Amino acid sequence: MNSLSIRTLGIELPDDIQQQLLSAGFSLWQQGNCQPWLTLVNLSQCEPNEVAAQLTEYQAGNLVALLAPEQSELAAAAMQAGAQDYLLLPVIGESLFALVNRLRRLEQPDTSLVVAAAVSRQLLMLAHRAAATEASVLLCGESGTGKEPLAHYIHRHSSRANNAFVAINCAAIPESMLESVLFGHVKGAFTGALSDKAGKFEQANGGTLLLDEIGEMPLLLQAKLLRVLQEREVERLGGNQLIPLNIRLIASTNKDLRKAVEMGAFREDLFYRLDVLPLTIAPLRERKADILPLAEHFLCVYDTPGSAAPCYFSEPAKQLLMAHDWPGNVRELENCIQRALVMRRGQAIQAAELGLAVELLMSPEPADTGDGLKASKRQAEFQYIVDILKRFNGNRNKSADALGMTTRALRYKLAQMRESGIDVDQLLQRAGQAA
Ligand SMILES: Nc1ncnc2c1ncn2[C@@H]1O[C@H](COP(=O)(O)OP(=O)(O)OP(=O)(O)O)[C@@H](O)[C@H]1O
Repeated sequence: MNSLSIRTLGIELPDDIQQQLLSAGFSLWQQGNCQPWLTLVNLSQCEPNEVAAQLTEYQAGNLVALLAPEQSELAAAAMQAGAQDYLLLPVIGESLFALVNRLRRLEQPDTSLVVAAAVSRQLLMLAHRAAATEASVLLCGESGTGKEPLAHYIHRHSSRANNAFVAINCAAIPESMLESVLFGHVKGAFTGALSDKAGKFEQANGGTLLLDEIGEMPLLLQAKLLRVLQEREVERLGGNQLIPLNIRLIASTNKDLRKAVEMGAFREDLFYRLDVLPLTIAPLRERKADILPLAEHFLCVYDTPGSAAPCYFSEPAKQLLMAHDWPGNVRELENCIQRALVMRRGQAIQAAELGLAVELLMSPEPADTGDGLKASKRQAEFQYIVDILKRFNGNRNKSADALGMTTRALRYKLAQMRESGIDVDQLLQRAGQAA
């Protein structure tokens, strides 16, 4: 049987580690063997500007950078240059094995998350690192980029996997109710509190709590949340008993929390408590290599189960999927595929059936925008918004949802459209008359 081989460049592993690797079934790569499974590159002698060049030479298999402790700030550059991960020197058996296990787990299929782009694979690796710790995680990314599935992934790959994963969207719950939803209440704590109720903190005890859209949490509750995180105990509203908590907190946001701190809308002390392990999910337009694998994934998920003749994308449809900007990110792509499955007339999904190919009924943008490609993209985006608004009879909330954006973001887009001379209301009225 072929064992997984490990190559080292610029360093020899201590004998005891080599022995441990051999007894765990790995082999040490030798010249002439086929591609190594893992390459450890010693960068301790490298100048910062040489890191990328050193790593790009060895892109086969998993690539891990070895850095001197004083070079730890080069970790991000190493990962950007293609390293999956990094280790600080000297190599210690324990951290090497933890790394090897992370890499192996990554290779085991967990098909819930589709990752193809290099940035996404690196993010998943960081998520594995985060999962192995108890630290709070802050997930940042535009709406619809997949913060919730990533949070769930971290939970599933953590030691808490057999306990609860509880998610709560701080923006979706009225301010007046958020406190009791989070902290629970005792009977009679307020009008309508007819019985004792555990809050989300208690429900997540032993497991993971995801506070989605944490940036929307009112300042007063932020103070209470900070206290819970410091004291690791919670008291139900109206209660007098402190309940010990053992939770891992993951917070997510599509806002720039640092800016919110500067503007006084978010507590600085809470920000630093949450920002222990920040993970940023790139917008879909910046990780194009994910688009088609995600589209295929959603096709599998939403195609008629057991269908004898599975659907596929025509070449022009693929091109259109790749060309679109996806302002609503993965959520918009998911909606698009669901819609295409309804609209399709044959097995091959055509570009026009994606709902992205648009009849350009807008007046062209003013010539002074210069860049023609940019202008036509913008036009296509505006047309898409109008199409969705038509479908939902102008309902802003439903349309925003289908577009994968907040209602506020949609209003902003509509204002932009008005500014560029597009009378959205008139277009909708015309569509209503035609129907
Ligand atoms: N990498 C992925 N693989 C598979 N599905 C994904 C992936 N990323 C996102 N999705 C799916 O895309 C949809 C949108 O993701 P999600 O709702 O988690 O976005 P979000 O970043 O939490 O958005 P919001 O900030 O609006 O809450 C979900 O149905 C999610 O399952």
